Amino acid sequence: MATSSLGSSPGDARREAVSPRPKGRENARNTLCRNIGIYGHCRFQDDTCLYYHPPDQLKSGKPNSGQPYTNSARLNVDSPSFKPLQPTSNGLSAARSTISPKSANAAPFTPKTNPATLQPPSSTFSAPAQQSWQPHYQDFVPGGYETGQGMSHTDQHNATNMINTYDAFALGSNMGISNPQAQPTINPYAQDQTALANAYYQTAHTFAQPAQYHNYAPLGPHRDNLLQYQRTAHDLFIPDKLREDLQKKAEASWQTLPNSTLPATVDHYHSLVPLDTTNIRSTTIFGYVTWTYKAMSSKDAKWYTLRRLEGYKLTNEKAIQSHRPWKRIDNGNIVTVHEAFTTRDFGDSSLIVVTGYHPNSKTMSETYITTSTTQRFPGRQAALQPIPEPVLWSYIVQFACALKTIHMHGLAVRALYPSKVLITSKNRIRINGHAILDIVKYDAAVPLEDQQQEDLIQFGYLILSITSNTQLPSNSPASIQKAFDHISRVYAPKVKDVVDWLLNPQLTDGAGTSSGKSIDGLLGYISAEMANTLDSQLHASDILTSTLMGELENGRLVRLMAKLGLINERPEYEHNNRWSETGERYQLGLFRDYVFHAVDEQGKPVTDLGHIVTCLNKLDAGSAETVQLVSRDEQNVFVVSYKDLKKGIEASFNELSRGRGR
Ligand SMILES: Nc1ncnc2c1ncn2[C@@H]1O[C@H](COP(=O)(O)OP(=O)(O)OP(=O)(O)O)[C@@H](O)[C@H]1O
Repeated sequence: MATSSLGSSPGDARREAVSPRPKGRENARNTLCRNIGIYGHCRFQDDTCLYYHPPDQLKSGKPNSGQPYTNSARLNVDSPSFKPLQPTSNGLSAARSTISPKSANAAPFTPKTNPATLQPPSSTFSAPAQQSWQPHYQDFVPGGYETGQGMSHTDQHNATNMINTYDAFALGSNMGISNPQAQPTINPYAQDQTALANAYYQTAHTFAQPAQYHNYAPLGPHRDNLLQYQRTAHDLFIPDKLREDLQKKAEASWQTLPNSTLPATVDHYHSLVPLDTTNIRSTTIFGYVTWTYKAMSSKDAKWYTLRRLEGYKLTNEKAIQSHRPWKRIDNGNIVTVHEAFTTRDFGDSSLIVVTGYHPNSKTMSETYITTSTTQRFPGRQAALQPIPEPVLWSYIVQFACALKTIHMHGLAVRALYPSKVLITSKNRIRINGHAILDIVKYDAAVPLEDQQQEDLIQFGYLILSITSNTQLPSNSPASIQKAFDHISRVYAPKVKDVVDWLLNPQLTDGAGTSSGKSIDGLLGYISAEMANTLDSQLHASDILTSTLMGELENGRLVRLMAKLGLINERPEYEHNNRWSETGERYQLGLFRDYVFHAVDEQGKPVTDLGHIVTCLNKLDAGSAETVQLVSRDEQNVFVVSYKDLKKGIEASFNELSRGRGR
């Protein structure tokens, strides 16, 4: 930048004191520096570089005679202005063509992961659009160690055992791997992060702050202050609660467990992460200690849930086949069963049942019976909210529909307990304990009809359990009576009638023949509630559809802005008749100014999102409406329709895509 034309000012005096200005022709831009042999932004006088270059940069190896450059870290009026480098004949910029020999010899980048195995990205990724965004869960990486990705299982195991300081993170005992030295652990992936924070926050400097959801908090003015036709920016985007929910699901899906002591692969599943958040291991339901893991399949790179029954030995080949009829079941209230196999990957003989993965879901038991408070402080019952009656009816209807599908296919759930029902999103349940007892109890041939009758009884107890916040059936008849009293007190009589009907033993005639109580009878009885549930589902679906519409618009507008950004101001095409500033591109540049750089009467920037969205919508629609575009020097005025601007964008973008701009 030529400085001679600047008038003297106190600032000039300061600059002189730092770096005395030489006399003669000065040149600070893209001149070949003979000292270092490249075009640089050095400071020149009569083509002599005045900068101080360290000896290792110099072509000759001798220090240059120029004055030491004492003020290089600061930007001042002498700083060379930025100018993109000119393309060279081979299409590479000058900067690229002068890669130092050191860089040229650098080893090529090779991802650490095994390309044959599809790996999930680490959970420490950061969202591109918002720099302050952080995942809710952050992998803990002990100092000096990288994440476990790419390490063999043995390496990961050794690494974990070597670091005594971090024993608390060796999750072996919590994950079904017998590790006698491991301390009782708190699962870092527990939904309740308070316990984890209390335990580790002081020492673990890498502990992740929760995601910055407050960045999206709705700001005023609220709707009450606005006229009916006015909108706030938040009206244009996805509701905060929904976005947060979806983000949490995405974070839960991408969560990984570095330094894991779990097997690196189980059959074709890898990246196992335990889903059990408690240390309580019960064998009541399946007769075996069970573990639940999230894992990715290397066949299709999708997440699945592996339920492992520890110590299961297959005695009858046909038993494992009994999961197959479940693969045909396709119902929105039943978790899909994918496959079942036995494995020795865990160091014992285990049965693995692979089902669909529903990130960030909770069991009914976790939601309505065992809260995080009761897990952390056994014996202390947390204040649990009663289930509102419409929600309870919605649950009953969903269970009934799921049972209808299952019974219709000649199957039975056999494990309909609150801990085996997932709540996967708002008021949405999915039965999760099916198929396992068919394998485990294959030899104990119980007639299907009895199994289905048992389903209805378990269904009745399940309603009693979730409404009274107690695990039922229990050995104490008093608690069942208490639960009935509670239901009669809080809900409409019809709820109690339904539970009565479900819990009543199967009716038999005098000859001992069954009278055929079936799920169809229940469906008929609750048809009015089914209609209500259907209606509220349709409303929920309408809301989601309109949210999707909003996002759809956003997607369109982003694509449009991307095209505009690609076309406007392409300095590398300047030699080509200043491509981006001629023809229709000139108008597009002015349109960009009109949309984004508008100023009001006082010359203040207009930051009206509505103006931007309206203009871009009209552009996207190719409206016949005209817009007046004024050049920056106010010498040219164009009256042009959005339709013509749209044509201009398409033509210019196509030209760019074909590489014609050059
Ligand atoms: N298919 C699934 N998708 C996502 N999460 C699941 C899935 N199945 C289970 N989970 C999660 O795994 C955790 C453990 O599930 P599990 O069925 O073992 O319940 P549990 O309460 O541990 O029961 P139990 O005491 O009988 O072992 C729960 O938090 C549950 O939300």
